[in-house]
Amino acid sequence: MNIALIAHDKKKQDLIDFVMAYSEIFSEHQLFATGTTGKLIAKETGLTIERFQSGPLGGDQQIGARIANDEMDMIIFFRDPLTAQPHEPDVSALLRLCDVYKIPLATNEASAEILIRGLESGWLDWRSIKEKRVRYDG
Ligand SMILES: O=C(CO)COP(=O)(O)O
Repeated sequence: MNIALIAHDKKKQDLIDFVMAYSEIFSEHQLFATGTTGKLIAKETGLTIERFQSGPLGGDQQIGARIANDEMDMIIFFRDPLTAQPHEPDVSALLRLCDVYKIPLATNEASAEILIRGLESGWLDWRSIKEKRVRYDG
């Protein structure tokens, strides 16, 4: 599965801790991240992560493009709901695309934990075994 990891600045340590806690599961998947998030997680966990641009420089949009190309299976995005982001439109667009393409999305540890445990238990296998994914056709 292709999993994108994203965290706003005040949530980065939380995401590092989360990925560290479940590193055995994450290590079995292809990991992607926005620039700074990916750099920090890779450094702290030793996991291989393909990095996009930093969020404010277009990283969220690059991940959104992967979703639109049916190339992302799960998004873990620890958002900071208490700090205004200069690239808020990009953030909203990414969340919107998760709904458009029915991509599992977790925006905090509680929901991320359920997704990761579900992933481990095979609840999301349908995404990889389905021959032809359901695409949004308007
Ligand atoms: O801003 C972000 C997501 O909106 C995250 O970007 P960085 O991982 O580069 O800090």
